[in-house]
Amino acid sequence: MSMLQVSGLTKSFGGFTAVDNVSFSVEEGQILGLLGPNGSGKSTTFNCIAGMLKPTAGSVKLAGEEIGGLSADATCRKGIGRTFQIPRPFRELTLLENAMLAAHFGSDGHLSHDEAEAIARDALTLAQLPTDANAVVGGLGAAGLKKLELARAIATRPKLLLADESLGGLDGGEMRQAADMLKRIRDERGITIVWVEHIMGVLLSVVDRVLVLDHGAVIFEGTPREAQQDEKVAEVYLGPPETRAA
Ligand SMILES: Nc1ncnc2c1ncn2[C@@H]1O[C@H](COP(=O)(O)OP(=O)(O)OP(=O)(O)O)[C@@H](O)[C@H]1O
Repeated sequence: MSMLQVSGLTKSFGGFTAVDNVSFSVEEGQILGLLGPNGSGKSTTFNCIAGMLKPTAGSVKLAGEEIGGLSADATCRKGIGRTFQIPRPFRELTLLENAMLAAHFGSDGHLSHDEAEAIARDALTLAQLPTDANAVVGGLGAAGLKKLELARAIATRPKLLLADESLGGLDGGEMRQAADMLKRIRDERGITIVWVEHIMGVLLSVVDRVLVLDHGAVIFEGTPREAQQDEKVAEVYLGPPETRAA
C-alpha cells in the first residue's frame, strides 16, 4: 500500500510556480530521499505535505486518505511527524518535557501524564538521548539538537516521518550517524520516511528510492544506484559535462 501518494501537486506564489505538477508515492516502510539543488521546490513540497502550506492544486493522500490543505496540527494528528531544518526546541524545558509536549501534540489530547511520559522516554531512547528527568537542552550541540528534533517527531507517533535537512551543520561522522538513525527508525518501527536533503552524500546509502526536483518539477525518480548514473541528476548537481572537473 502507498503510505503517501502525491498527485499533481502544484504551489504558486503570486505568478511564480514553485512546485509544478509533482507526483510521486512512497510505499509503506520505505525511505524516499527528496533531493534537488537550492530553490528547486523541496521545502515547498514538504510544507504542502506537512500542512504548513496550502497546495494551489493537486492531491496529498496519507494511507489512502486525502489530507491536502489540512492544517499542520490536523496533519500531525493524522499521522505525519516532521522535523525542522533549524531546531527550535523549548530551551527552558527539559528533553523529557519537550518530547512529552510533542506526544500530547500528536494525540487528540487524551493522553495521561504517564502515557505521554512513556512515549517521550521511548522516543528519546530511539534518538539516543538521555531519558532522565533532569537532562536539559542547553549544551546539546548541532548533532544533539537534530536528535531532539527526531525524538519530538517520533513522540507524535507518526506513520510517516518527514525529515527536513537532517544533515545540515553536521560533520562527516555525525552525518553517518544521523543517516543510520533514520534507517533504524524505519527498521525498528516500520515508520515510512520522506527525507528532504540538499546534499546527496550519505543519503544515497540509506534510502530505498530517490526523487530529484529541479525548478519545481520531477527530473528523476529511481533507485540510489540509478540516481548516481543519471545524466540529468549529474547535470543539476555538477553542471554540464564540459564544465566538470576530470
Ligand atoms: N513564500 C514564498 N513566496 C515566494 N516565493 C517562494 C516562497 N517560498 C519559496 N519560494 C520560492 O520557491 C522556490 C522554491 O523554494 P524552496 O524553498 O521550495 O526550494 P528548496 O529546494 O527547498 O531550496 P533549499 O534547498 O534552498 O531549501 C524558490 O525560488 C523560492 O524563492
